[in-house]
Amino acid sequence: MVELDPFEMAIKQLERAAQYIDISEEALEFLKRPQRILEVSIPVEMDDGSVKVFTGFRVQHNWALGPTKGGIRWHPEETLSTVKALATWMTWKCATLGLPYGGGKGGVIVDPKKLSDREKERLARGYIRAVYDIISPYTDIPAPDVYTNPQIMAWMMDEYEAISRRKVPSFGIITGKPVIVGGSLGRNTATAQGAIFTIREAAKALGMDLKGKTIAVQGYGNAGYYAAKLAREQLGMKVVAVSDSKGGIYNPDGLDPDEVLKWKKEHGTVQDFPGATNITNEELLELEVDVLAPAAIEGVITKDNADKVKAKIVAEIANGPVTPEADEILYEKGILQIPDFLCNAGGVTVSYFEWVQNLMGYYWTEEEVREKLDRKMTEAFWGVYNIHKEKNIHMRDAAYVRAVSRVYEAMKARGWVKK
Ligand SMILES: NC(=O)C1=CN([C@@H]2O[C@H](COP(=O)(O)OP(=O)(O)OC[C@H]3O[C@@H](n4cnc5c(N)ncnc54)[C@H](O)[C@@H]3O)[C@@H](O)[C@H]2O)C=CC1
Ligand SMILES: O=C(O)CCC(=O)C(=O)O
Repeated sequence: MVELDPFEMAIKQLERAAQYIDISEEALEFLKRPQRILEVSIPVEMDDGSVKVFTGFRVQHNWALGPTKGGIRWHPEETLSTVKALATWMTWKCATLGLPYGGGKGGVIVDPKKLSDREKERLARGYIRAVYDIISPYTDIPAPDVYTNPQIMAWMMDEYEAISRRKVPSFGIITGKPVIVGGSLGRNTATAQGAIFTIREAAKALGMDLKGKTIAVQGYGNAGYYAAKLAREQLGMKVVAVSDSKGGIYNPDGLDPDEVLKWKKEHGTVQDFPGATNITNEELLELEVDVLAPAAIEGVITKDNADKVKAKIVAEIANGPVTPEADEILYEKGILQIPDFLCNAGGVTVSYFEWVQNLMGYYWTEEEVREKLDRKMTEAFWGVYNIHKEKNIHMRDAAYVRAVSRVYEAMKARGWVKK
């Protein structure tokens, strides 16, 4: 449970980090507010002939560095506050990685598990019709996030094209598309792959050999499953626990992520996986492991359980998994946190590569994408880590110093703020 409203949490993080940045009061005030917020009502014809009206949002937090960029979530508990927080974090994420983008995010209040494929398609198309006026390949470029996927991106792109009567480069209107309609190779695994690069670098910083070391991953969707798989395949780690919204599983001898995925597909959950013990999501966070990777939702490590975290590295693959109070507890315990907008930035980085390839009309191999991602993530990790060491501050504050300074410079260059 989140102790704070997510947007209040984002503002609190910004205010805490601001003490380490030479920034004017007026610029800070500007950064505390999204530049644009849109709330829409989306009527969708259901398969039984009735019409349901869904509420959707698109928030553009700050576009000083370029067009806004960020995913679209479909979640039954989506709120405007969550979307505002996620859009704000996208601004810092793009700035941390040096991408030519500002931050945006979208959301729809819906339980997609209760929709048929036809209903999902109508909702995806309805969302694009509703937000059409504020998105384009040059102003705001959406992508997938929780409970949305490449198929949904393809429907959205198709609707955008149908309205705009344009093809290339309108493929660049949305990223995370299936490869056959302009998606980038490597986007599917990008968030996890980026996180794996940062875990590899964090271990170097700590002088730790990851081979045979243990990892627990919370969440078994796009980010969590690939993180478990790549931790095992690329880092030689032992995946001892994973979970989904129904609960988790633990096996001290290690789990095979692909077998677990097969099981989840057949049974709807990772729970009851043969040879493993069922555990709760709360228990997973408190396991004796070397690396803990929350890869599900925000606000799972709080002041109530932070003291029980035993990992040496907390790799924040989810957005906002650790509250500000918990940050301080983990820092005092000497745990190295890889902050969310650094750790999970692989997704938007390959989305950027996808957009670049779309605008060029020329496509890279998976190996090229991976190498470019490695370079970006490694450079960003050490950029943040060095600030953390030089200023002797929390990794999250260090990431904020790097990101906010860049956005502030761009705002000054544009004349948005005078000092
Ligand atoms: N997919 C992407 O490119 C990116 C995703 N992220 C973040 O990573 C996190 C996961 O996103 P995806 O894997 O894309 O979503 P997804 O929709 O593919 O998977 C979400 C997973 O979380 C699990 N889950 C949901 N509620 C849970 C709960 N209360 N406790 C434990 N598990 C729960 C679900 O069962 C599912 O396994 C989110 O915070 C998202 O914002 C961040 C950057 C990029
Ligand atoms: O791929 C993108 O453009 C954005 C992904 C996203 O929403 C995120 O990084 O949280």
